[in-house]
Amino acid sequence: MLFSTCTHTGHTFSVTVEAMSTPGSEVKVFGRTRPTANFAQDIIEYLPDGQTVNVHLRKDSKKGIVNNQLNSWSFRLDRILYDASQEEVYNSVAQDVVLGALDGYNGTVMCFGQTGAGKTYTMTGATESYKERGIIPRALQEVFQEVDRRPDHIITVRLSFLEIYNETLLDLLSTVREAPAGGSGVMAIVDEGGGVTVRGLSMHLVHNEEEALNLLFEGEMNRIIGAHTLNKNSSRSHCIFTVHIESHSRILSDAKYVTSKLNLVDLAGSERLGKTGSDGQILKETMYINKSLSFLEQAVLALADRRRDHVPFRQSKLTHALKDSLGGNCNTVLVANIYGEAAQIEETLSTLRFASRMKCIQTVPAVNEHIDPVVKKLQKEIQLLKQELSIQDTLANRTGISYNKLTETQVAEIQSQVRGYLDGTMDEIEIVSIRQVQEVFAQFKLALQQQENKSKAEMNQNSTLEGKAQNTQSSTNGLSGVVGDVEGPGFGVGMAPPPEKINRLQSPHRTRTKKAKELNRKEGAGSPAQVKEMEVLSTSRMNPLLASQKDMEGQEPEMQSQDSQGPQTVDRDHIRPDSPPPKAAAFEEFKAERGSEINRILKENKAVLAERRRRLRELTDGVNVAKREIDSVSAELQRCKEQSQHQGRFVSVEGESALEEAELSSLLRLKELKGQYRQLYKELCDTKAEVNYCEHLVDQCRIRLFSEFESWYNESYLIPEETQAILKTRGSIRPGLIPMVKALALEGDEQERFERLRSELLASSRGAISYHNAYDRTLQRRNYGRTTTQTLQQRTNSGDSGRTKLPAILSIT
Ligand SMILES: Nc1ncnc2c1ncn2[C@@H]1O[C@H](COP(=O)(O)OP(=O)(O)OP(=O)(O)O)[C@@H](O)[C@H]1O
Repeated sequence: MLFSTCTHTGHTFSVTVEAMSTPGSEVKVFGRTRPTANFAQDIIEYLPDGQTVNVHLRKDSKKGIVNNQLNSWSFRLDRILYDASQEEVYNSVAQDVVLGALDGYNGTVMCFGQTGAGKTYTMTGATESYKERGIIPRALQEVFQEVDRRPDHIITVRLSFLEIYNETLLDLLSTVREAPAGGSGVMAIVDEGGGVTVRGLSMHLVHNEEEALNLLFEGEMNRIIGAHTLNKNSSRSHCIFTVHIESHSRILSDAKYVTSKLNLVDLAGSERLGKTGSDGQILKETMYINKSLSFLEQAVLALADRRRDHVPFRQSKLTHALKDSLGGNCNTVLVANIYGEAAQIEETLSTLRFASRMKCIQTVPAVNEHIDPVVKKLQKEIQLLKQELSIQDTLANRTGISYNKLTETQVAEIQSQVRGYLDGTMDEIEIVSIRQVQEVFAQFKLALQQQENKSKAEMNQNSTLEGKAQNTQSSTNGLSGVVGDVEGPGFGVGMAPPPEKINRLQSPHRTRTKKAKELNRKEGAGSPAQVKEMEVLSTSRMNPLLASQKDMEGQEPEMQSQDSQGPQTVDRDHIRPDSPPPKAAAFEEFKAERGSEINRILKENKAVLAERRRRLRELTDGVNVAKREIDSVSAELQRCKEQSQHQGRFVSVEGESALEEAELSSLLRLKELKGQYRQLYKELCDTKAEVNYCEHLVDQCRIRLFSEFESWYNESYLIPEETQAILKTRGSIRPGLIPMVKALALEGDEQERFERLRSELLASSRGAISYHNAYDRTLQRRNYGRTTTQTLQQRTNSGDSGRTKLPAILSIT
């Protein structure tokens, strides 16, 4: 842990800081300089430690200097950001505060400094440039990225944007059309629940970064600015952009949740009256600004002095609004913006003094944890009901029943009961509670799944062995097997190849591969379907929708029956009908022409499947017959045993009991039958695996047939020929598979084409697209003038002549 000091030693004012977020930490302070060609190098000195700034002034160099006794000052901040990029500034200044807010810590980032020193640039950034975006847009991006990274939490984000102008509270989001929460009536700052809230300020729920940026830009454009000698777009007000976060756990069902407020504050610029020659409205504004900033200094002095118990927060709207953001349980960071020219040295000194005082403020960051009253009430009710149940159990003489979550031992006990029930060692499982019943079902399900997995593994093993045998056989004698000849080398025309072969050929874009052709040659003319079928699989584009229509056998005849006129052949090369033909008719045409090959393979595979199913039925019957015979021989054997027990057994000379002849022959028959049974059963399992595999192949063929048909139908009748011509000349598609999205994209007008182009340019950053979309949308809204009336009305009411700031529009080149 670091120590902190806050000392005035003659010409030196130094502060050492402690890390943020630890109990009793200090406010962090950063200095940032606005780039200028006239930087006062002989007056302002940045030391290599990156933290110390020295200011040297010759005693007589300027009359009426702030303090004639001093000519040298040293300020130690947390870090001096000299020539730093916006990204660097965000990472050093705000990132930790933003992440802390997502964990339930309040956070404040505040920019302070003279007019034109770069406060708005630091806080909001140059709105027209994504790279130069400031702390607020970056914080919003970070918040939503974190929301995505924390799927186990329900995180709600709300925004508000307050402006304090000439001691008047204004809602910068009052122009937003969507009904806001809380935004009505006269605005007032109220102390509530240990913090402050602004009554009447609208709060806006946002779901993503783009929505949040929309509101930021909307509010920014509503800000009051005035032309100033030091800054032609000078903010004449204090602005507080607040991100309100609420986070509930999806996993823990407890009543606790956390909330936080992230205040991003852009203060109005301080200025020495008379120096800049401000007059009229600007002069009045300057007086208000300076007054409120001096109240802020007083509050900061009081906060930094641990002997003082009273802090004058209520002296101004600004200090009152920032009451719980300056100290307390908040992670607070200050950016002191410095305009490093010689002419501005007095303001620079006063900014650095303010920064040093801020560093002396102690904060005690703490998580804002709350208890959800509804969940708490429900928990209480559950407790009561549990007590009620236990009384009922006692009355009914039921003991040892627990209604709590099952322990590991209880689950293990239920598991062994289910196993016992399944293998017959246990007749019944007694029901004691709903939880127990649920666990029993869960264990049954588990047992079933395990059994299924085991059977599948066995089947796969069998079919792999079968496939290997088939490979060896066909490569030695060059013959394909006969359908249904299970003793033979393979399964004939169109039958499934073993799994490893499919894997080898399953490349999504390959059509007719060299290997497939070789295989075709090897297997001879008797099995062309096998190669074709592999091609189908290798080029098939699995469509989950089509795949879900698993059994198409019912649909194919349906399509046919719709087609009362029978197949229509359209010469699409020359004539294209005005309206597309019915799909059923087109489907018949497709099967006869373009899709004839796939259709043929489908038919062949269906035939093989039917044959395998027939064999499966035969084997099932055979197994059942064998089983019945085993049962009857076993019964006969039992009878023999009982009879010999009744009559007494023959005993051999060695004294061993001997079998009757009938009993012996039954025993031998039983052994033979069991052997037959085992063999048939094994064949049954193998055939079942084959049937499954054939079904899979038939499905694949069907999917392919239908997806090819859809593409063909779109090309032949739906997508304009000019569109197809353009797509084909681009060479990015192959005939038969024009993606609809691409075809439709061609119909866009110039604007759409521009949008696409820009999206592509910005594609490297999703955030950049959101940023520019939000910015453009806000500009469009304003160009239509839909939102200005209310703002103007507000300005008129408050006697303000300020104008609305419209940043430069992003140029399109
Ligand atoms: N670090 C910087 N890099 C580039 N430009 C900057 C930087 N800081 C400030 N500027 C530019 O200086 C000008 C004044 O900055 P800005 O409006 O942010 O000042 P400000 O402190 O908010 O002033 P005011 O108090 O009058 O609103 C702007 O044109 C801004 O783009």
